[in-house]
Amino acid sequence: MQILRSRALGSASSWLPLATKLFIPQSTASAVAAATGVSSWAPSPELPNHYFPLSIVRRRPYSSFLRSPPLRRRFSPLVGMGEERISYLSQREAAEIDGILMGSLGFSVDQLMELAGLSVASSIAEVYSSNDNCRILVLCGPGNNGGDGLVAARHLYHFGYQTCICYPKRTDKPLYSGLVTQLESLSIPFLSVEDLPQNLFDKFDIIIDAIFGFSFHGAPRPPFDDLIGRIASLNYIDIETQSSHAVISVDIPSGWHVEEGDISGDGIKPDMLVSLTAPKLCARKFTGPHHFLGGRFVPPSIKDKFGLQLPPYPGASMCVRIGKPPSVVISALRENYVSPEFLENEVSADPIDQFTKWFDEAVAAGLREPNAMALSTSSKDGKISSRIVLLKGVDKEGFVWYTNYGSRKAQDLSENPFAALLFHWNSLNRQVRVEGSVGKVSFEESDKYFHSRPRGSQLGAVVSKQSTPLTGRDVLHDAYRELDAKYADGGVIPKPDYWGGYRLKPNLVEFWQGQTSRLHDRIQYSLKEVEGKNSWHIVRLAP
Ligand SMILES: NC(=O)C1=CN([C@@H]2O[C@H](COP(=O)(O)OP(=O)(O)OC[C@H]3O[C@@H](n4cnc5c(N)ncnc54)[C@H](OP(=O)(O)O)[C@@H]3O)[C@@H](O)[C@H]2O)[C@@H](O)CC1
Ligand SMILES: Cc1cc2nc3c(=O)[nH]c(=O)nc-3n(C[C@H](O)[C@H](O)[C@H](O)COP(=O)(O)O)c2cc1C
Ligand SMILES: Cc1ncc(COP(=O)(O)O)c(C=O)c1O
Ligand SMILES: [K+]
Repeated sequence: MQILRSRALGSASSWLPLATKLFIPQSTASAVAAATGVSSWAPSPELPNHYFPLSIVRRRPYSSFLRSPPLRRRFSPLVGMGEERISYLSQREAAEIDGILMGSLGFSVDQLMELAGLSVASSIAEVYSSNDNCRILVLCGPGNNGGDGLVAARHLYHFGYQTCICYPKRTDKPLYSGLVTQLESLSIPFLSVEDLPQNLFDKFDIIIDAIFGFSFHGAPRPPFDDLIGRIASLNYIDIETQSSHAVISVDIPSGWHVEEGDISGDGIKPDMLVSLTAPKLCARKFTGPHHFLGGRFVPPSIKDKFGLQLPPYPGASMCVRIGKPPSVVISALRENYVSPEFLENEVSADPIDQFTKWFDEAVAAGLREPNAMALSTSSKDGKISSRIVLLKGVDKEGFVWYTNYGSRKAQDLSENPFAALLFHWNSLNRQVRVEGSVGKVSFEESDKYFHSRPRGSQLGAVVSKQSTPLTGRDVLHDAYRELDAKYADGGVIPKPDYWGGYRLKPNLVEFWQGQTSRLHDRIQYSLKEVEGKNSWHIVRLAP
């Protein structure tokens, strides 16, 4: 198999915009809670105009969500903690904006509710996996906040969550009866308050609080007082079972004063708040780990009129994280690998065939740079070093990569021509280890590959005396510009003799497939000489 440019690898071009996420398993939830507690990133009431720093969420390709355990929390890493600030709205401003949107700006309530509900569902999907039958209860109140909950429930159903609804005080306006009909047509169960367990987490993993929004006033009346009390009394993390649950509030944590927040101190403490249009003043008191903004419909005229500073939504996203994502306890970061069994009777007799099969699967899964591999070399006095290089070809002769023949790795290989390669295909729970002897590829092969590279990379390879000290970036850039000018006529850039390929001929290859309880599959091929003939010997190793 000849691997040409990694960008030519089919699915690498099918990236969806942005996205990198740190996956954190169930068992980390308690650690996360401990780490986040009352966090240092809670918004400061002293800030003028109730501003709050914001961050931008990156997204990643869908292919990387191939595998997710139940209620795995997906934390979006901070990409740019800018100095930007975000505005908070008073109850009066929220109602006024509502009025303008649905008055002079020509929106219908149906439209805004659809976008709001979609934002809520999208925010949830950003953090909580739908895999393994995540059960969601949506508690819907009598107003538009409840309507947002009904819309979110429909989207969550389509996203693959198991959704139930409790909607005790219905209105018979066509908008609401339509939403109910849509949900009933999906066979989403509607439960009465009496049907619900006293401990809501007995039957549900996620509770969505869509009871009251910005028009809430006074003290909650029945039956919502009881429902809010049940949410507030929930023990979010069951230390014994290490299972995690979450409460997500839509726009306002129900029962909280819209501006003052949780006045009594014993109200709902949601894990996630999805503010709509713009956060309301009470959101300054939100200390949970996930604050998102949704409602991507605010036009510039409203932003100008109210002096709103809102974070940019990334790409085509319906939501954006506000504030810092939670920190994690490194020792608690842990995955449970769930994979099909990898058995002796299904492996190829030759490790290169097996490697090619796994490599093709890594490409098909859309992994980014599946040809990136760690190369470990050793100097003559046994000092080992590792670095990533790109695999550029593999066949029965071995594994090929290209580099600088004056680099540290090249020095090592001249002293000790043995090396190890390591591939880690994380989202497939796979690792491949390769060991063997290394030699340079022929001049012709290196030359051909060198001239297949983009012109800039050819120039870069010429000007970089890899692994030697530089006094600054400008040295490289000056040399690059000079060379660029020299070959401005588009003439062939000769491959320098200090640049070329290496080929590792394997004598040991091991395929590792992650399994539950750390009982992984390890199939090792080693080259054995039997009666003067080399052949591959296959054994299973203990994990
Ligand atoms: N651009 C926007 O702004 C958008 C806003 N959207 C959404 O709309 C939400 C605001 O909706 P909303 O105005 O319908 O108010 P909300 O709070 O859901 O409910 C009011 C109901 O609750 C009742 N009620 C009040 N207090 C009570 C109490 N103590 N105990 C019991 N009941 C009480 C009240 O009854 P009343 O007191 O009037 O008799 C009424 O029936 C907003 O937060 C956001 O989620 C998005 O859909 C689209 C874009
Ligand atoms: C994803 C990735 C791919 C890389 N590919 C190569 C490569 O194919 N060849 C190479 O010489 N360096 C490559 N590098 C840079 C090496 O990791 C390393 O910095 C460089 O080769 C110098 O290593 P040395 O000083 O140990 O010789 C790559 C780095 C990364 C992160
Ligand atoms: C220093 C260096 N050399 C070579 C390569 C391989 O690049 P190409 O795919 O253009 O051959 C890389 C890739 O990152 C690199 O960083
Ligand atoms: K709410």
